[in-house]
Amino acid sequence: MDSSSPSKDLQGGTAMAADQSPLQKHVEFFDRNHDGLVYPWETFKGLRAIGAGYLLSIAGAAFINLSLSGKTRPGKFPSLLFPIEIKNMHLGIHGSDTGVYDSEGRFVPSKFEEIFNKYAGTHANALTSDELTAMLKANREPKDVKGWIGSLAEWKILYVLCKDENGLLRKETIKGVYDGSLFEHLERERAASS
Ligand code: HEM
Ligand SMILES: [Ca+2]
Repeated sequence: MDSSSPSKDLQGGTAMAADQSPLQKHVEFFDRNHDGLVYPWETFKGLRAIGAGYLLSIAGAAFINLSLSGKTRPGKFPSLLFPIEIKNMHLGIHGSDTGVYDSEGRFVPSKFEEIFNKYAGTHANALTSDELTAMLKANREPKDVKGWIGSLAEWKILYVLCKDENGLLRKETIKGVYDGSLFEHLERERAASS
């Protein structure tokens, strides 16, 4: 078999699309076996690898896969294994977010800068916990409870795992969320320190 051709698996995922969107890179880390699908146990392993505790990793995996599996498998019969299809990752985008990922999962630099122009009052290149909370409140769209919960979970977990020694979420850390480099960086750091 030609090893350069993308492998298909039975669930219909396709590994290693040539041109991945930044959003796809954000989740690629969690696809531990690179088959284009993120199963709950992969989300769990990925969360553990970047320093989340056991319970947070279980809860996170359950929450992420339950909420994104159906959305990223349009028209398919629900799977009890709750895979997330990376090729359809943009379908998982919710409301009440920053808008830094556009509807196709591309990175929007002006929206990224807007986070800091609007909310980084104490330090130009970082958010305090209070500033982050203010941003989340301001981003809330009316009645979009699912979006509120999604954004809250994403940002609070990010804060807990990645704040610096002064309780600041740095701009470069947040950049790494959007381009997907942060998670690999965290995993390497942890591996090196243990
Ligand atoms: C510790 C793990 C993770 C953290 C801290 C995290 C954090 C974030 C953050 C901060 C955003 C930006 C939201 C915004 O711009 O307002 C985001 C977006 C997103 N993440 Fe994650 N994420 C994690 C894991 C995952 C996993 C495992 C998946 C799916 C397999 C995923 C799917 C998404 C999607 C679909 C978006 C776009 C949401 C939107 O803009 O509406 N994330 N994530
Ligand atoms: Ca996988």
